[in-house]
Amino acid sequence: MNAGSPIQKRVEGDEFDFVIVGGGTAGLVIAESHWLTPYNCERYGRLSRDPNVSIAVLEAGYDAESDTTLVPELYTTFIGTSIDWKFTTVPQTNAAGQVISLPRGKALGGTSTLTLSVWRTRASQKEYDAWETLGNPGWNFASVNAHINAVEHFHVASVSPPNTPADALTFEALDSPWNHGHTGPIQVSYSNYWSIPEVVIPAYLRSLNKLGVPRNGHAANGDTIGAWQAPCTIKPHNRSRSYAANEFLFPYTTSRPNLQVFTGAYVTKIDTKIDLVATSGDEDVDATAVEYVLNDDTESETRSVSLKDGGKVVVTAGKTSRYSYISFIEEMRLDEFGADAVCTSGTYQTPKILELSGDPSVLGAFGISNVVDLPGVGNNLQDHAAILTSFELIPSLGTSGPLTQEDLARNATFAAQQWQTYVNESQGAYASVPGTTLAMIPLQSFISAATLESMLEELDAALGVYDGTPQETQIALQRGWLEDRTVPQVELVLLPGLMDPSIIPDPSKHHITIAAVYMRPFSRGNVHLASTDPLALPRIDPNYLAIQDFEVGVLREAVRFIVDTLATTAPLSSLIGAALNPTQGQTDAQLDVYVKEGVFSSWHPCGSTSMLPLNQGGVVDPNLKVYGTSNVYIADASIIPLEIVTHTMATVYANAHKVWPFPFVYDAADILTSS
Ligand SMILES: Cc1cc2nc3c(=O)[nH]c(=O)nc-3n(C[C@H](O)[C@H](O)[C@H](O)COP(=O)(O)OP(=O)(O)OC[C@H]3O[C@@H](n4cnc5c(N)ncnc54)[C@H](O)[C@@H]3O)c2cc1C
Repeated sequence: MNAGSPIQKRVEGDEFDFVIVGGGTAGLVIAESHWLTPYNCERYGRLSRDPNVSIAVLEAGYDAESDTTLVPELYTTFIGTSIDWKFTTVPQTNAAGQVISLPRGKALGGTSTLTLSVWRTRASQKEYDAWETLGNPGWNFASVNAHINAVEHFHVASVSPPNTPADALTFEALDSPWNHGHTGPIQVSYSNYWSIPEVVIPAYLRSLNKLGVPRNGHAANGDTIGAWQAPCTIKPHNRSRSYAANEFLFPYTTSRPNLQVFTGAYVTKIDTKIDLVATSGDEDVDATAVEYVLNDDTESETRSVSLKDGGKVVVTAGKTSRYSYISFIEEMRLDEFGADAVCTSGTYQTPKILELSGDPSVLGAFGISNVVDLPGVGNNLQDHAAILTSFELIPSLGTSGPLTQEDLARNATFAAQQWQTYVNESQGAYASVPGTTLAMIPLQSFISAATLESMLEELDAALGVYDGTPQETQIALQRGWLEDRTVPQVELVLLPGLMDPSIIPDPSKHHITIAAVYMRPFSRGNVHLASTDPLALPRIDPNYLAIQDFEVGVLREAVRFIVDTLATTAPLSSLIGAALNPTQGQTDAQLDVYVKEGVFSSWHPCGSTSMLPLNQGGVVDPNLKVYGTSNVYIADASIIPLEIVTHTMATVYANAHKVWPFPFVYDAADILTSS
């Protein structure tokens, strides 16, 4: 059942200057293009702010705020709900055949509606500068960071109620305000309900510190090594989620008639002017219309949103569906592919995720012609891969003391009290985000020199598979960073309670989970069309741990470090009752199995339509224009060419903010001198 209804609906034949496909994290920034910031100037966005420019946003999902079945507490991620596309991987050969869940947001605001709300903000300087090195002038730390600043309104914990100076001091909620933006629409503040027994966080940070992981009070300035408390996308005044829809769209829905938002609008194709058969490849392809299936409770029909002369199509539909909008031009017709069935269902269907690939071996299987030959489409997919370690805390930190986040699920009285506190005061466990204590570390922080040396030898042999491939340049670049202790490779995340379903917890005890996340994989996956049915899910193969010995080894050594070293180092050791899974002292072989059977996505996929030169498998140029087209752009997380060691939301907002408006195509020299 479609719980929302279209915000606006136009009659067939309406024309727009810009059609934004996907009203998600990036799409709504582009539609609104907040520009009242010190970092902005005429070159930057004013899309719907200009009444002479007409914009259509086509979003397959709906307005999640209109759905009363979705409980709005912050600590929920909405994974698995009606606003989750619920993708899965194909069985992962190198991860014990696991089929791994890949949630994504299907609503206005896209995945920003679904996230854990952690504003992990920037990656390290060298990581963004690498985008420029790889062939994207103007894309570097200075420019991306300026745009993160532009969308951000950071609230300093020590002076921003309901946080207190104690929060800042005790829990390290003290990132330097000088490195943040203070006038943007996305509200960024700290949790203030510390979801773990309170002594644990400072002890954890002190033990990490003893082991050579420094505290980092300037994690947003390009140096991300160390441990700190991440702020969150929380509005401090009412402790609610600050996300793309409620910051970039809802304030403007009535005041800007030129901004038309269609929900339940499931895009199936982009039409082109040219005859595909006649295309020689010498001439850019012009998009003329976007076709979509409108899904709502009352009707099923196909509408078309035309482009005025010179209009642009902006594809921001997530990591997989975007491809279709190019590959299947002229070929992917609803009448041919049974779309009527979907249109009559009255529900939000399984996402139509269509792949656009210039790779004839993919398209040929479906008898689909190629409009633009872009072999990079769907390839170069990268994602963060995580593994959990689980601990029981000592009895004196058990449920005879203060209750914690963990007790919400097992103590109905406590949960009811916290709910009242949230409803009446916007405070308590439901008004904060758990698990914001993070550390970013290089391999040298947890792998001995001798072990690392032999792992790197194995890696170098394995990386031969990239010789002569489009990825060769980026692989060499990221290989170099393994020797550089200023570039992190692994994230540690401290979480309340247990997330490992294989453990039956002692109800009188409290627990913690420490996740290790392998942040910059050498594996490259792919996402491709799985069927000629435009409503079928794509085939997603992140190819986790494909560079087996090294990648399994990194997670194995990270788990060993957490369980055998960190948890046994004072003062944290004095609070740990037992390592539950894995237990201490496991062999390499045991930990390798543990990693392969337990690895999962930490939800930051990128790269599948990379911003790279064509000969490196690029799909978009530095203006985010799709190669070989005159007016089709991609602006979401898929354009990130090399996985970043951070959570991706802030960078996605920034990239979308940076590139707009397209007619003011940036001048690289101008950007370089102004940033
Ligand atoms: C569970 C989860 C938790 C996360 N937590 C964090 C976090 O705490 N911090 C952080 O920094 N990052 C987090 N991330 C990552 C971050 O949210 C994403 O990187 C970012 O939101 C991606 O933005 P996007 O614009 O690329 O895609 P999206 O925001 O997903 O937008 C794509 C939009 O296109 C729509 N769409 C798709 N197909 C079609 C179609 N055919 N027609 C019309 N519309 C279509 C979708 O419904 C969606 O609204 C998390 C991700 C997940 C999955």
